[in-house]
Amino acid sequence: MSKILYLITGNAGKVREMKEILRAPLEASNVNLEILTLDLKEIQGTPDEIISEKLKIACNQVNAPVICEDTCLCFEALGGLPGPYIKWFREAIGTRGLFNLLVGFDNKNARAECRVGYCKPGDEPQVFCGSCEGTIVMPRGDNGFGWDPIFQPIGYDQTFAEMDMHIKNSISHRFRSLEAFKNFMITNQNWI
Ligand SMILES: O=c1nc[nH]c2c1ncn2[C@H]1C[C@H](O)[C@@H](COP(=O)(O)OP(=O)(O)OP(=O)(O)O)O1
Ligand SMILES: [Mg+2]
Repeated sequence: MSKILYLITGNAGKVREMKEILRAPLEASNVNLEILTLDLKEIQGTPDEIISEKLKIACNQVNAPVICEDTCLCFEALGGLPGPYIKWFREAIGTRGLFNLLVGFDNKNARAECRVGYCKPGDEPQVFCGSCEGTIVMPRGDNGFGWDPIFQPIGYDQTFAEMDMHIKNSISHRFRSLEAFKNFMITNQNWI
């Protein structure tokens, strides 16, 4: 009998990418991914504290195996900000405004970080991290979501929003954190 893993997020772009990246490993484990569209409360704190709290709320609310995630975008010139607060910055000033934050700096280096939390009631919560280094550029491209138009990963001449989604999904912060989650599935036969 197949089991259910609940993905809790309010972001349709994440759902699309996570479905694609997790399709094969979940099929192999005979697990169905169900989406629960909820905007989980996000505390003010370090990225690790934020994902731990999100995961705790998600697990208590659903009382079944859940995953959720939190994504940061860190500008080197700004000492790592906006970091986990990127969502609020983008809502306030837009994607182009994020690019404009760095006009006074030569250093356009940025790091996208993704933390995926997995929790099965009664077991230790797990957090898997992945990151992707890049450069902040003038917005280009219509694919993807969020700040994809201004993020050009190192070694590529396209932004995430210009790439085919399969390419983004083979190099992104989200792909890398989910690789760690897949590894956890493989090494723990009874993970769910
Ligand atoms: O790969 C990505 N490419 C571009 N933009 C992205 C990506 N991943 C997250 N984002 C955006 C969404 C949100 O503006 C912020 C992270 O905030 P974050 O709290 O993790 O996402 P969210 O609130 O939209 O969804 P959730 O309900 O899962 O918390 O960066
Ligand atoms: Mg959020």
